[in-house]
Amino acid sequence: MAKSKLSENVRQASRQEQFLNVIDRDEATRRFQSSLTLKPLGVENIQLDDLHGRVLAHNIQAKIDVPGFDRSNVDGFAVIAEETAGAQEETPCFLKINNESLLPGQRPNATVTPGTATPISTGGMVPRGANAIVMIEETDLCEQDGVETVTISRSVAPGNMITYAGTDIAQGETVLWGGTKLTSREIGLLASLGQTDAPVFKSPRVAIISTGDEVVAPGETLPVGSIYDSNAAILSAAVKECGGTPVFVGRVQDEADQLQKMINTALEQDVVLLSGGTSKGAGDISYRIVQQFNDPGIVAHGVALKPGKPICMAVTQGKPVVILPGFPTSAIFTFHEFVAPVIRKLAGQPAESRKTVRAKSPIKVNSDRGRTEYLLVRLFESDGKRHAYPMGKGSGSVTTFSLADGFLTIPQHSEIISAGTEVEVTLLDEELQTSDLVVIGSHCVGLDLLLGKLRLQDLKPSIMHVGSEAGLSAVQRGECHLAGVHLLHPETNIYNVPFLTEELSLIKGYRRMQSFVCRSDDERFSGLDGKSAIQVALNASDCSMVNRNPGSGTRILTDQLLQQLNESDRPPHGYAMQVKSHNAVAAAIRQQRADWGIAIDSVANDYGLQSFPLREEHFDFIIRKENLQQPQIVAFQEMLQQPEVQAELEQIGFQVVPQEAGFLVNK
Ligand SMILES: Nc1nc2c(c(=O)[nH]1)N[C@H]1C(S)=C(S)[C@@H](COP(=O)(O)OP(=O)(O)OC[C@H]3O[C@@H](n4cnc5c(N)ncnc54)[C@H](O)[C@@H]3O)O[C@H]1N2
Ligand code: MOO
Repeated sequence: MAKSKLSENVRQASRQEQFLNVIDRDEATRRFQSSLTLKPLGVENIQLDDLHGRVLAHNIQAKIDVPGFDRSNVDGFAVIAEETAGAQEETPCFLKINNESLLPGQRPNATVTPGTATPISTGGMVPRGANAIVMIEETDLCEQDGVETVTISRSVAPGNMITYAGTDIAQGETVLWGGTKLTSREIGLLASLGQTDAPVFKSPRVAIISTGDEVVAPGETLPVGSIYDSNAAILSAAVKECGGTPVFVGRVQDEADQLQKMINTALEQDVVLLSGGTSKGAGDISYRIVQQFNDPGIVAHGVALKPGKPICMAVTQGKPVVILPGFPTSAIFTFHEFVAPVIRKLAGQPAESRKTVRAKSPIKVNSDRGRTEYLLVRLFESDGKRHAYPMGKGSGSVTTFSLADGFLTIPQHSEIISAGTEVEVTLLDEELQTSDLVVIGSHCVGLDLLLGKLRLQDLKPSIMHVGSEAGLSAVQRGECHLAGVHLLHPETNIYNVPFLTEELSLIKGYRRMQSFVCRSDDERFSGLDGKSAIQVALNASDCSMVNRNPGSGTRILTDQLLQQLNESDRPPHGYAMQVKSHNAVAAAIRQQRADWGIAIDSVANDYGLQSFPLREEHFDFIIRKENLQQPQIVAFQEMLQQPEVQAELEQIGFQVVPQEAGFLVNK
């Protein structure tokens, strides 16, 4: 970037205007909706094949009777019911067989007269004269005086086994009501009436634009510092879910002319959605372009809401133009809050009804004062109690929204939800999916492998990564079935077992090699073992570490090793850089933000880094004793004991000791 442009950007960024006009959520909705005409955009006839999910614009009246004729429900004989009176096995009645057999679709010729019967198939048209059908099972054939005759061994009442014309649907009857969202069932009904199409509300066409220099299309190479465009995909699918038709206009760099052109193209559609560039930072140009509209243009920019504060809502040419915040969770959350209700109304779709459930907050939650916070949570049920765990990754994360079950609302003026408080959780899906094996604790790809296999056995495990210590607390409080942990007990130097109590047992898992990790071309460490490498790193100038978060098993090991090896009374350079996973340690080293760290060797391998073994740690599963007999726990233990599963674990870099995997240990 040219020097003058760079300094202009820096100046602009540091002059960043703040959101002075932040308004509350309801006021923002009111301003936005009152600037729009919120009714369906029109009606179109759509063919049956494309009707699924569309909303019927008018009532549908049947133009024909269904069935259109009196129809036999069984294979048998069409008869005059009265003629069968008194018929029994010992004293059957005899009827001459008419000279036709009525298959479905065949128009009868012969009238059934007294003393006669006509063979008829299921779905066949009942002939004139007949008023009942005798099932074939209750008949036999014989010949009487050279005439084919049926013997009937049961008497039947008039109407027996006949569906009369118009009993299913009568001509003129309203069979479907306007406003109905069409599913397979209604589409079947329309077909039964002979309709090839139906009048439905037009689907609003929603233009989608992703902005940002760093945003790359899925499938393309990802330069360092860039991210894949997830907003376009999630918004496009969400638009369909509320009855709109997504029209992806494009991805545009932070370049005003290009964006201006794209917005002009987008305005050919009914709704325009942009994501990114809504803050008032240096590269945030979306709002600057939208700011030019004045019919009325921007109606709200800044809402006292988390996630979603910088959302910008505008109206031009009577069309909604919304800049959603770039952060993935903010983008989709604000879409559901503000945009989805508008698209639904334009599509004639019923408003979304959201269910709520009650749960306990297992931990203390802090919230910003001054913004209504929607805290996305995962719900876990264990022993009939339900707990709402905050997703904990913020609105920049994709998984915060995509893997959450619901959200709880923390009002604008509340700051804290204490641990144990009962909260109301609004569900994101219509129904809450409950799981039968709740695992909370440290993340491990080995554990992912095991849970994936249990899923294939029709179990429904769910997992939350909170670290080993928090996992241990969760299992102690009875919030989960299993806690995956790798906790080194500093005094005994033993993994996991010393943390057991009277109520807790441990299912032995597998082992992982905690290693000193550095870049493969870092010659300062060539040929060393793990501990010597740490010593070299501590004494080298310009050598920075990446540390792990307190509460993680790796942090305990790191501190123990530093206590042994660090002769200086200062923490090593980079000690304060504390990341939350093995992967983040590896990424920091690979991208040269740090030179060394401690992580498991399988992750180091995946990142093309070199690793020197330090200590084999035990990754085990803590469980409350009262849950030991539950079938899903037994299945988990059995799985760990299977030689094929153990081989797979070894293949992805773990060490399995067959005599211990899956076995129980008590304190
Ligand atoms: N100094 C301040 N900085 C920020 C504030 C603030 O009040 N003061 N607000 C923060 C909040 S809250 C949000 S939300 C974000 C919104 O920022 P923008 O809407 O301007 O979005 P960008 O800066 O363009 O991007 C933010 C983030 O999202 C990623 N992104 C963008 N587009 C996509 C996409 N299509 N798919 C996936 N991810 C995307 C982008 O790379 C950035 O990481 O601002 C905070 N900052
Ligand atoms: O709106 Mo931002 O979403 O608070 O993260």
